[in-house]
Amino acid sequence: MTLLETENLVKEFGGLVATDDVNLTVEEDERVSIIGPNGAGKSTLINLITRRLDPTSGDIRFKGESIVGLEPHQVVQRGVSKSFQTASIFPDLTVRENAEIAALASERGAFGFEFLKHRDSLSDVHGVARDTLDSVGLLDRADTVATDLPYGDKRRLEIGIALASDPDLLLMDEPTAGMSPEETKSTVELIEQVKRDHGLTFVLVEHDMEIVFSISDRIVVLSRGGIIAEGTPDEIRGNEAVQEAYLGGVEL
Ligand SMILES: Nc1ncnc2c1ncn2[C@@H]1O[C@H](COP(=O)(O)OP(=O)(O)OP(=O)(O)O)[C@@H](O)[C@H]1O
Repeated sequence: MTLLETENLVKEFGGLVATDDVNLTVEEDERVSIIGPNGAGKSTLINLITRRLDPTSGDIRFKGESIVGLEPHQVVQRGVSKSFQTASIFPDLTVRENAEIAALASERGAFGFEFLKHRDSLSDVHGVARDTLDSVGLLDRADTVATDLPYGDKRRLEIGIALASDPDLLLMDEPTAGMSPEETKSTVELIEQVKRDHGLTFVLVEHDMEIVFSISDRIVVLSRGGIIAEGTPDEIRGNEAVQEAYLGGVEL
């Protein structure tokens, strides 16, 4: 089943076409990486999907329904979650509190009076938070104040926060940016484990080609806002247009 589909998606910033007529499909259970040189439009595409940006034209469908009229939190409620890039952690709260807020927010959509009306479901929230922390290996850190976590664990907590809404599709924008080799390795393992345990479909934006080629079922290559190639890691590795787009950049 097609989970996500963009149709002739365009985003212009003034005269600059950051997303150029993109038709992207992501099937259920697929692991798709989006790669491309700096400024190719990767983050813009992710931000369009999460509704942080309005498209200039075109459509985005999730589970067959258009989401371009929705607010960002409504997209989360439909089952799309994004991890990384924007700091989603409340630094002064504990790891457990962060997970609980994520579970609550995904259930209620936003903070407000609803929060108080639904106390009955709070035990659920505690359960969801516990399961989430367990699945990202942070249960024994539950009482630690988030700001005191080592960098790699903060990233784990961010994945946990994204998972607390029990998404069908997880979008990850450069999950290993700024990590040490060990932290990168453990994050890649975590992503693999999360994929296995939660049966998640994910879309990954990543510059680290080793990760991209090891983790993806399919790779989509963007250049100047448009898709210039897509295929399995083996197909992409030998693709001439891709080599050209990266000329002087990353070795594939
Ligand atoms: N809010 C904005 N206003 C104006 N131009 C923007 C805005 N956001 C992105 N752009 C431009 O759109 C183009 C695509 O940017 P985008 O950040 O999506 O690329 P990217 O592939 O994610 O790059 P990187 O790999 O460097 O993160 C760039 O030319 C960028 O300068």
